[in-house]
Amino acid sequence: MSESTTAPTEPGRITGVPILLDGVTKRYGSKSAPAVDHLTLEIPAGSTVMFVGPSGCGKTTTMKMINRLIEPTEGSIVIDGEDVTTMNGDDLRRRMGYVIQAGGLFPHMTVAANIGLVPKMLGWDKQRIAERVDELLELVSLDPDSYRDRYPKQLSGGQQQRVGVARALAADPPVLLMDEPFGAVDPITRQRLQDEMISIQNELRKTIVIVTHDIDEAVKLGDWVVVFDEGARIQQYDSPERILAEPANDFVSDFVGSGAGLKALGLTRVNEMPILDAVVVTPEDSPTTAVQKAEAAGHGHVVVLDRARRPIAWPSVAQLRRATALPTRYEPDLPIVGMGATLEDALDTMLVSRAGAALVVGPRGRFEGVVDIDTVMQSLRDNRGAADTGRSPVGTNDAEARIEVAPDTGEITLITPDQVGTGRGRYDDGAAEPSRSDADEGSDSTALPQTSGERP
Ligand SMILES: Nc1ncnc2c1ncn2[C@@H]1O[C@H](COP(=O)(O)OP(=O)(O)OP(=O)(O)O)[C@@H](O)[C@H]1O
Repeated sequence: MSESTTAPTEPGRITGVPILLDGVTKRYGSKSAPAVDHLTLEIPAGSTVMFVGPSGCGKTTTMKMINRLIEPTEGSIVIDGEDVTTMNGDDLRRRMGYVIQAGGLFPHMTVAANIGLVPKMLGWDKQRIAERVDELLELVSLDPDSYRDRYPKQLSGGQQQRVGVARALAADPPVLLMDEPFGAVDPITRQRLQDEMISIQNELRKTIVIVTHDIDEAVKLGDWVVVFDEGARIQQYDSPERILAEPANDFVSDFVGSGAGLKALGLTRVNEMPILDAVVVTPEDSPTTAVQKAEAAGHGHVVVLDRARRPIAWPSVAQLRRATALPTRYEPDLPIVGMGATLEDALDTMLVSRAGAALVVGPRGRFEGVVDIDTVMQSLRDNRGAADTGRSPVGTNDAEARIEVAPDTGEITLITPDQVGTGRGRYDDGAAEPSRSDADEGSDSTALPQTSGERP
């Protein structure tokens, strides 16, 4: 496992390491049914993997075995190629961030002392700890001067949670484990914390495992989502898009619930869609010129822009024919969406305005083009298409499956009983790979991506 470092990271560079649960079982006491049953699960470096499933299915037990707060009964946990099953648990935990509900802060310690806890244990000097505390407070959007000397009870729930994230990141661990991290805050704060987590992860690219009971949170934050049933039996391990568009079985579709198509709309942003051109005019143009321009382009509307290219109005050709001048006042109900808005937001705006389309604006409200319902619907269909060809990391509860690690490359291959020793090597772009269900049925051997957490 990598040593911790405080060197600033290049944005987008993977700083996480791969995790492999290799045939892991947990039995509590003499109970016959295991809480986790022969779980083999690969968590690619730099990816965010969400554990979801009904209460008691074994999500938390699985996660706590990664930092050995719970000891596996059988199997091993391999982190960055190192079997950590026998290493000292305290040493292991100092090298992994851990975030629990409501932040889990020590109430008698200031924010700075809470965040600096692990660096202090690791023997950092005071100056270095102080600098790190301020850097992390900024990362989680808390002003260091206002917050470093406060006590947890002087913070809101959302702020406590932010400090919890900062504390977990203090020694720059390659792995972050989060147990229902946003469960104790109100929905709006929760959404804000989720958005912040996405931008922090875009910058840091840690390997993050998050336990949640909330499928919406899972599809929003996860590069990959594992849907577990009792005994941590994997029902599906896939991209959020495929969990929504192609649930592997009834269990998953029941868990995802109704409105999966609408949830998919929340995954795509306007800037990922084709944006349509529009005819643009300024208030100084005459209505006749505007009509001529619209007709020449075969458009039914024109967009009137101010000097800073911000939309003022969006009249139709019929309205222009009746007008004596172009509008100069900003129309209050213009359907406008930002480039970063989700398709769900865009659709809301279009439906409310009844325009069937919305004006897209970029930085400083500058007009970029138009997005319409047809484009949104096409994007949904494309998502379904993409769902057929993507590839996923592999997980299985097959007790007979075993893992082979190539000594030179560290490449991992899952070998199932009826096809031993024929690993295919790393995934190549465009290579046809078996779907997860093939692997589950024990009919194939499948290479596991080791270094990239990128979605297909
Ligand atoms: N310390 C323990 N002793 C005995 N049984 C336990 C213990 N901890 C968990 N279990 C049992 O193991 C199973 C899995 O529990 P776990 O907490 O991992 O589930 P979970 O999916 O995280 O559930 P939840 O969403 O309710 O937190 C459950 O049946 C639970 O009752």
